[in-house]
Amino acid sequence: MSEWTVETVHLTKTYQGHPAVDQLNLQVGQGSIFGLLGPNGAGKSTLIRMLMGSVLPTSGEARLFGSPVSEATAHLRQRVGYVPDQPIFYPFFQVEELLTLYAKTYEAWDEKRCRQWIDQFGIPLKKRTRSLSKGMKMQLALILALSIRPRLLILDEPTSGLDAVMKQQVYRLILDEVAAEGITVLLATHHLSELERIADHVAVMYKGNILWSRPLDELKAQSRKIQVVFPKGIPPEVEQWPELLHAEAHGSVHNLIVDGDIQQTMKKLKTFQPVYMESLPLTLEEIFIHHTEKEGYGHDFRQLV
Ligand SMILES: Nc1ncnc2c1ncn2[C@@H]1O[C@H](COP(=O)(O)OP(=O)(O)OP(=O)(O)O)[C@@H](O)[C@H]1O
Repeated sequence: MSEWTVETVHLTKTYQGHPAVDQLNLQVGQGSIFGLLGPNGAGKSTLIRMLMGSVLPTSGEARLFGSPVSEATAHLRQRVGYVPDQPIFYPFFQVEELLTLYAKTYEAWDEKRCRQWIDQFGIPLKKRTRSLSKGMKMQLALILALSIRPRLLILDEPTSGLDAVMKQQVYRLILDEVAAEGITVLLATHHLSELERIADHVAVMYKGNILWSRPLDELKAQSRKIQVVFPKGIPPEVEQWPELLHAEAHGSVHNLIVDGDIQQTMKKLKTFQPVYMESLPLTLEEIFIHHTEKEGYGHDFRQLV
């Protein structure tokens, strides 16, 4: 049995000969808030649709809780909450009727908390779902997904169409549920700031594949800016170090953006007897820009920061 809540093995989906998801290997651990970041067209929604079983892979396999999605039982599916990028409900149903339908369909349905959230977000029970605003539809989709008491919550751009206050409420709700219930969250977005607020792991998706996938703490601990003043300018060999993502000079001060074992890098720098040296943290935005620039994808990722 796999230890991963979500796992894909060489997962591929091809449309008219073009791979939307290409030999993708991904692992999401239990209890993680896993952020999947990628520009438009990276393949995030296609990946999620394959996890939900609504799109069949061309090849490879997707697994939930260790079972192939293609063999997932109704029991297992009952515990996967899904908020698509554009929630669609039965348009002529009133919210109240939709809640009744869900309560009858989902065996772990939590009526009490559902009603609390409906009140908290001010969703009008008597309105038909088609006349709800975009933001309310998104909130309703999230409330439904949480009320089934999911073990896994899959969110595709969950805050699109929400104002800043609503976004904050949605994040709070997700974080509270993760803390209280230990659920796993897979969150696809093209907003870096969204991930910085709630994710503990970030994977960067591009052209159907994962460029890198790392715990946020590790990424922040290992990606640093070292400000250094060398006695005679930057030694040429330093510029060739593999851990160096970027270097720029402001007068005699060199800002070295590095990713790796910082202590080890500083030890190596000390051999050049720097006049001054200090290691400083980077924001996730800076880390992200330098990684994608170094790897040659910077242009396609500028929209994300
Ligand atoms: N049903 C489909 N038929 C043909 N091509 C498709 C289909 N669905 C997705 N694609 C293509 O697959 C690629 C990945 O699309 P996908 O929607 O999965 O990306 P995404 O990362 O979710 O993008 P966005 O953030 O814009 O929603 C795109 O080139 C898209 O045009």
